[in-house]
Amino acid sequence: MAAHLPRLSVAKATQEPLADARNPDLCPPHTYTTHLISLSPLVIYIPSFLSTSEISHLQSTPLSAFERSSVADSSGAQSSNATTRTSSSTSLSANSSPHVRCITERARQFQSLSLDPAHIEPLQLVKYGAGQQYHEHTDWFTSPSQATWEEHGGNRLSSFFAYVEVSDDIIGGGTRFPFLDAPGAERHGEGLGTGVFRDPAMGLGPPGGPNATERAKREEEWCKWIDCNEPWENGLTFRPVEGSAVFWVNLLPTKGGKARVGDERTVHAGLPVLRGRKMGMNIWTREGRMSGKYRGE
Ligand SMILES: O=C(O)CCC(=O)C(=O)O
Ligand SMILES: [Fe+2]
Repeated sequence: MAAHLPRLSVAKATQEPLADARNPDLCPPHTYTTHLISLSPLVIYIPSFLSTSEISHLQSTPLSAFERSSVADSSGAQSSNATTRTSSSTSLSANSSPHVRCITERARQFQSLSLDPAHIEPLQLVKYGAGQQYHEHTDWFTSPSQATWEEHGGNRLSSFFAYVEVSDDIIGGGTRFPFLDAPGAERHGEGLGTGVFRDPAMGLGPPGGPNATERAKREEEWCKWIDCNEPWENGLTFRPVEGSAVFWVNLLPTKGGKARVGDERTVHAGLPVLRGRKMGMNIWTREGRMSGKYRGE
């Protein structure tokens, strides 16, 4: 006799059914794709990470919810008047709405089906108007007081930065990783690990490979997501594309049971928005479980 299996609610992709805040099984199936950008550090580009209804929901977050963004310095002190980060932000705990619940659940499943949801911080929305930016920084904390195991669940192991709203007239506002190589860039990463499948022989090897024009055409494929007008010496700059997300791993793997350390190659910046506006969203995952206090419970 067939075993009794729990009934699963299967959502229909075409209808984008309403997500249910209490039941992650009721989240609509995801429709994102993934593109590997770098193996070390691991960086993955995810077009359509957010659905259109999630985008509208997040965009309708009231202006009054936003406050000037804060930054933590190396002593762990938080300040919200730093000239290095001039955006405004608000945080959204997973239980604040069905949409947020489902985005959080998607970020969890992307990383590991067995990841405990308590590793994920409340989502953070960040709004930039003209002239606003976030200077080069790492998402992992340099101060141990912001990364305690008991309360914070250690440091930030990974980040998603998703683009929630990008005005049609935007100029600037890309996300730049100065130590990463853009796919197809001339600068060969000395151990930086990017341009994963770039042809290292540059046309040597068996005959019949792509000629320079074909190669250039393929590399142009990236230009919808990566700013190909930026000089490659500046590293890798993602364009702000509504609905897309960039995922990366912030900490180096442990060796011999030692604590993980931050990966300096993950330094990045939210470039100044020169015209228009941008709203982004951070999803940070800690090494361990965060206490309820820090998860907005
Ligand atoms: O605005 C961006 O493009 C990046 C923002 C960012 O890195 C952050 O909020 O930690
Ligand atoms: Fe960041």
